[in-house]
Amino acid sequence: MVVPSPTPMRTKKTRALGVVARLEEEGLDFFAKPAAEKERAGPATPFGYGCKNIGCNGDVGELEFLLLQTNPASISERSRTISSSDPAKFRVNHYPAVKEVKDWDPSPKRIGFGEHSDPQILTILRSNDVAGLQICLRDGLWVPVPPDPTGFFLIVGDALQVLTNGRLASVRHRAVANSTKARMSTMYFGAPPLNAWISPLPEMVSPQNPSQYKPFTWGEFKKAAYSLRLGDTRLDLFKIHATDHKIGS
Ligand SMILES: O=C(O)CCC(=O)C(=O)O
Ligand SMILES: [Fe+2]
Repeated sequence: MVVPSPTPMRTKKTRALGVVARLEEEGLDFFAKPAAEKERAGPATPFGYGCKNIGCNGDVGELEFLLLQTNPASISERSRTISSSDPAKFRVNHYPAVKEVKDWDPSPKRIGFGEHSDPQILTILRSNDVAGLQICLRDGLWVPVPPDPTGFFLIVGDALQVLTNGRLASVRHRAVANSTKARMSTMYFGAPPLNAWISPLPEMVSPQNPSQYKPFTWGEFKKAAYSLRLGDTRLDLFKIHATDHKIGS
């Protein structure tokens, strides 16, 4: 019997899911270790293991995480000093399960990762089959994003909002940690090198649609983001207001 060979697309998807399954297994193994052992891979400043503290301005959440650079040498050295000049980041978040069923609460009180937009260009997110991710619509309504362990979610970041001069808006999102099953999500954050300039692409600017943002380097934007709280709208610092256009013209 001749067995038809799988289409390249299918093979790629199967391979990708195999990699994802391994990642999930490794992640769960890591997070199941005793705290003291995990802390040897921390603190997450700039890369490594972190627990509850998100960033350096007092943001906390019901999660632990591994923040890594997408660079195998750096990942293998994560427990030692790691340079932060590489642009792209990779994060595995682990939201421990609530202990008892009576703890379960469908309201977003138990915040795993507080409301924010991602500063980078694009985030590729994947989670296990446990719900938790929510996005904020324009009218302020929070809607859950049903988990799909076989898919990847794309999140527009602040830098892409600037590059498209506001045509694509960075989405405010958060993760609630209400489930009796642990949730694990993996994010790849795509960003340019620190010295890259970010400003609206020429194609996105016209006399009718003037530039909404002052040019800045990714390094400057990161510095601004680190000086603010997670939920602050950091793009406001770089916004050009309608009156600025009138003064300039
Ligand atoms: O864990 C999640 O689903 C979202 C986490 C998140 O938004 C982030 O790490 O930037
Ligand atoms: Fe995020």
